[in-house]
Amino acid sequence: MDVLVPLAVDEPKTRLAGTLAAAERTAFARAMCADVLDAIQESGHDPEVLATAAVDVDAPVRIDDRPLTKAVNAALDDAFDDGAERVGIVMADLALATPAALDRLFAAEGDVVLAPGRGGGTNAIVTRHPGFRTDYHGVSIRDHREAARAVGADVREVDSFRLATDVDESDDLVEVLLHGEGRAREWLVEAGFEMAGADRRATLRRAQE
Ligand SMILES: Nc1nc2c(ncn2[C@@H]2O[C@H](COP(=O)(O)OP(=O)(O)OP(=O)(O)O)[C@@H](O)[C@H]2O)c(=O)[nH]1
Ligand SMILES: C[C@H](OP(=O)(O)O)C(=O)O
Repeated sequence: MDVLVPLAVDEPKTRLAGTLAAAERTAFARAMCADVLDAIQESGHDPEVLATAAVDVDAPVRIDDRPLTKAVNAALDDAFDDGAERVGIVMADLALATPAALDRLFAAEGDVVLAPGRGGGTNAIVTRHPGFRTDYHGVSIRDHREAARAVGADVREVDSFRLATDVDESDDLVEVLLHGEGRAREWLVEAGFEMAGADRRATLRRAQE
């Protein structure tokens, strides 16, 4: 199955601006994307990065500088026009994604399979329904459930900590330090991040230069 991996190339991860400088956010976003691409490939599927601009990644790249929903829906139109039976969409900021977690998503039955993100987002989708289109941002999981039902699709959801954890805010970096297994975790460690205050809820600190 072809799996679209949307990637904002310029100015990614702006909600991490209090913790990471602009160049660091770009490097960290690329490390997360590389982990996601590896996990998709290891699960036996074919990632295609849906990027806002040219970017050097280990997968084919489709460039579309329109906003996220428009770009994803245009790629879905093309895929189903070309005869695809199903298409995946997996966000590039799922730093905890593993082949096993993705296998559960890819193996699930249903016309539209949704992997909710914490806080109301939609972190991954598999659609076998040629009429289903995405509507990202805001409480998109609710919008995607409704959009799927509106086209008569049988909707399923995957309950997965690893797929629900997209990395948006600095608290999410703690999850990457604790549970990450790839380049994103390595990048954070090399940048000096470590666990702090582990006697209560885990928090983060950065070693002084
Ligand atoms: N192709 C494409 N991908 C996008 C776009 N905006 C975000 N993405 C990707 O979609 C996924 C979810 O993105 P968000 O967390 O909403 O946005 P972000 O740019 O990563 O981070 P913020 O700037 O903090 O909102 C990530 O994989 C982004 O790289 C866009 O306009 N086009
Ligand atoms: C793209 C968006 O991601 P978030 O802004 O919730 O991380 C969503 O899942 O609808």
